[in-house]
Amino acid sequence: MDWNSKIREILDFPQPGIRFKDITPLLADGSAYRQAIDELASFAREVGAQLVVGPEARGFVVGAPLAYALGVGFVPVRKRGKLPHRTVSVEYALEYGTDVLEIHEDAVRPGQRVVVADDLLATGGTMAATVALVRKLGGFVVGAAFFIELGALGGRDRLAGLPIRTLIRYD
Ligand SMILES: O=P(O)(O)OC[C@H]1O[C@H](OP(=O)(O)OP(=O)(O)O)[C@H](O)[C@@H]1O
Ligand SMILES: Nc1ncnc2[nH]cnc12
Repeated sequence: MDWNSKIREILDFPQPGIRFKDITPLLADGSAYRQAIDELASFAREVGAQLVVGPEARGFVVGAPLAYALGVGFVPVRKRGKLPHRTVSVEYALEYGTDVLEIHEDAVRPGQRVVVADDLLATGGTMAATVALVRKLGGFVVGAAFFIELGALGGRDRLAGLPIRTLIRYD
């Protein structure tokens, strides 16, 4: 699959200097979307995923179908104040700002094998925070799956030691 042809670049969104990778063309193409999820599902099976955790919002369009393909549960990580039950939280930085991410305190069982999933790995701040939340609950993060990696931003270094699968990398 020519993944690059399914990803649109928007310059200076949401801030000047950002080259925004827009995955909506990939999502709109049913066979490309299915193939993307199937490739990440192969990886998640290899690492023995028992649960998928994905951060709001684009992590939901990767993580939820990935969980469905695997036949395991999906747990949302959300921005501050959105989850209704008791939460644990962590502050994080991303390519264009800082925020707080939260997870329900009972969302992961201790020792459960978790794959974390998102559309894009940039600085790794979002995914490092997601991994930290899973570990706070006692989960065992066995891998991280993304459609896109922006290699120049060094996100891989923030996830040191974790098996990572991405469909396409931009340097
Ligand atoms: O590796 P990082 O530097 O953390 O950047 C990657 C994150 O940034 C984007 O999410 P964003 O916070 O823009 O939220 P959205 O998914 O709600 O659009 C993207 O979907 C990743 O979650
Ligand atoms: N360049 C980028 N494109 C799309 N989403 C992003 N999240 C962080 N950096 C991004």
